[in-house]
Amino acid sequence: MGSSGFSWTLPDHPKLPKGKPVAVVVLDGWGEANPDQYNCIHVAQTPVMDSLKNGAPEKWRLVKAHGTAVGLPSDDDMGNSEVGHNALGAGRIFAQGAKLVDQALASGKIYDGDGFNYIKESFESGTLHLIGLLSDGGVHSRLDQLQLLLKGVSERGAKKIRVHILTDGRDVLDGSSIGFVETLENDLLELRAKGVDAQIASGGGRMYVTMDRYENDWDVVKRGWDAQVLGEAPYKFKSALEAVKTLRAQPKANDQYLPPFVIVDDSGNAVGPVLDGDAVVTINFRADRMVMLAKALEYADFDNFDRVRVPKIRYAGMLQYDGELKLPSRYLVSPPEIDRTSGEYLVKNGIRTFACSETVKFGHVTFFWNGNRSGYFDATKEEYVEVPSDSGITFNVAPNMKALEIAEKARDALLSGKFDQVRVNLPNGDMVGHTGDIEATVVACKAADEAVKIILDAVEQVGGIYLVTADHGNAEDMVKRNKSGKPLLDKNDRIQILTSHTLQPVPVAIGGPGLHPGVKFRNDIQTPGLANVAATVMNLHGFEAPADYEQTLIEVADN
Ligand SMILES: O=C(O)[C@@H](CO)OP(=O)(O)O
Ligand SMILES: [Mn+2]
Ligand SMILES: [Mn+2]
Repeated sequence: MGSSGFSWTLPDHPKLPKGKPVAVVVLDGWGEANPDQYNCIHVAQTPVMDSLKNGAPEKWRLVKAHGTAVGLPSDDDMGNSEVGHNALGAGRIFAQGAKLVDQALASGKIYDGDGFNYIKESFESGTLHLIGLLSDGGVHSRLDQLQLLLKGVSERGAKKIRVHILTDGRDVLDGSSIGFVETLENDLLELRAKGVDAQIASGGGRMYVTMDRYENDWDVVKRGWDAQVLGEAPYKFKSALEAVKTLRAQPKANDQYLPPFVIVDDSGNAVGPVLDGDAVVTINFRADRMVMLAKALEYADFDNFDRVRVPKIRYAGMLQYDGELKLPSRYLVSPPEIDRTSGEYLVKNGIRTFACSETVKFGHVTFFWNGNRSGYFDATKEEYVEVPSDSGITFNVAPNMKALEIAEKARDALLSGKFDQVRVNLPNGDMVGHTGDIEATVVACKAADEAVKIILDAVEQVGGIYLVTADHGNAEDMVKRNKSGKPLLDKNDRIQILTSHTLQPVPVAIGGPGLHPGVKFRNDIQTPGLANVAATVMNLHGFEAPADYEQTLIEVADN
């Protein structure tokens, strides 16, 4: 124990034993909703998840996975992987990036910090470039924050501003990019009327340009670099509105995958390449899909693609994206300080931990789980295994993804006897749900269910315990609805496909031969959320959770 009285040692649970292997399974994008034809989980054959739900009522329950329960600004905010896994791993609710940026903009503190003072030095003679996701989805960024920032920087001396947009269609309806570009163009027009030289300079769809994650496909980031920094792209337009309208008119166009474009002047020159002396701000608050670009912008040693030209810039992130790597070193808003996560406690209390997913979700059960921190706490007690994801495809063409391979790794880890906790993320419901392809999402849900079976069978074999949950909803509702829940139709009488996450609660199921027979869910916690899971898992390992953790979901009846 240190002089402050703090100790990493967790007290023994008074009733629950140690030494039972615990499998923690996170189904990504697996919420609970009314059963209808747009609920892919309901439509799919999911006998294992069904049996958990219908088996023992005291061992299956729902928890909140959106809004204030996971640190988002309001209960109108859908859940997402970052805040969901942060809450699952940290056991407490931290005000998340979206909220911290709101507060910093509202108070004006965003303009007082080191990050802003640093980029401000470029305002006199250089250009300020803002790069990020253009939508009001609130998962990675928000349009209203960009609007406030544009106003704030121009009032504080930015004379030349270039915005590099990434169209969404994943956290918002496909096709909404046109409206967002119109809104931004109007704002920039107003700034120009005030004498600020402000324009959109480049763009592209988020999944094809810039916003890759966990190093799945550096080509995505390179396409963005070429357009944003070098001013080179296969498509050139006079305005962003013309760009988005033209590219969307192509067959099978999709906001998530629009090709990269640059805006050119009357002589055909790109209006906004990044040059020596410029400042760059990546406006996304969420980390995973900004880390790769941040590395390209910040690192002197970099060999993931040929940057061709590396301008000498002043770069700041909206937030710092990786606390361990201190990346980027400059940022406008301090990130949530997610400390003392359950992963760190458990490892320090001897729990040997195995974590696994495929590339596109690998950081969810490692980086996000551990409070936006990359790397091991103790390499002698942890093993993180990444199954390579397919790259260059949309996941509706391969909806099984790597669920089987992840489950087999988890099974082998359990059977090896080398681990006390085996933690996985099964991505299917979410990644395929985001494509908006209902048939493929049904296949995806079945694949995830089969993977759960493999893991639960292994738990059975080793006499272990399982906790199966999800990080937020997605596959359980694939249609946009009106307030009374009826599907909304577009002007051609077709249903409006919902590619985004939802506001739905998610299940938590516990069981396995190692579970003490008296364990059941408490019914005295009013509205539990994902943050209550960490204390629960600590209990399943035979420990009491720290006092400031959200309460455990379980109690142990004497019998
Ligand atoms: O793909 C992503 O980046 C988000 C949606 O924007 O999904 P998730 O939070 O499930 O990772
Ligand atoms: Mn997710
Ligand atoms: Mn998702």
